[in-house]
Amino acid sequence: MIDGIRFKVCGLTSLADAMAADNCGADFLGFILYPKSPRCVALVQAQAIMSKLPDRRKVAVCVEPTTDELARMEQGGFDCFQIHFRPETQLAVIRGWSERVGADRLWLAPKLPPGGHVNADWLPLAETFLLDAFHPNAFGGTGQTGDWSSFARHREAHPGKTWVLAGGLAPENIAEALRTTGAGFVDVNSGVEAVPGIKDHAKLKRFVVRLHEARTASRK
Ligand SMILES: O=C(O)c1ccccc1NCC(=O)[C@H](O)[C@H](O)COP(=O)(O)O
Repeated sequence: MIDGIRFKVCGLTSLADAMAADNCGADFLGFILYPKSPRCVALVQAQAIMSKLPDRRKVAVCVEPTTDELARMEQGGFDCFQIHFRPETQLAVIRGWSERVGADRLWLAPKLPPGGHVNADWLPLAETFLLDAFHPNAFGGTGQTGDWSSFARHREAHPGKTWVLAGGLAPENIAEALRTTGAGFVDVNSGVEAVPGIKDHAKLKRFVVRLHEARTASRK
């Protein structure tokens, strides 16, 4: 946590990058298990990395998992489960994810189109919602910023939930993102990479410095 702002570093594929994120004070470390992601790690690979990490909270990131896939992840030692899905996904499927891992550990990441809204039926199923940039052909990791005004509206409308701002965040825009959205929890991925799946530790440190500077400036 940096001055009250929690942050997750996502797309970790090595122990060195996970340790760098931990050393920067990341509250959550994200491992992407989605095969189509350039940051995908196998479950056993993520487990090997996690076994060597201090006790930071680890997030399994996936896309519309089957019951068996989620069961394997749930037994894999993760603390939270970030699930990206299309809004048209049947409510019974989403309820099944929540029943499997628990609303307290489920992070729902709906693929909301611009101007889209979180479905009220989803709200009881998770305590955390991650709002990412929309892309017609991708579920995440696009490096594009999302609809910040929509994020702010959701956060203000449902203060009892945890809202994570994701999509295209980087050292260059994190101050503006915090000013614009009032986010208390952010997710960073490609904005601190050298190439997809490989974190640039200098960028990561710069991200944290800019986050701190933004909080200091907001208090003046
Ligand atoms: O990062 C990916 O490759 C990815 C692929 C499919 C689903 C989710 C994915 N990432 C999940 C995340 O939480 C990312 O941090 C988030 O999408 C923001 O990524 P970026 O725009 O690169 O900051």
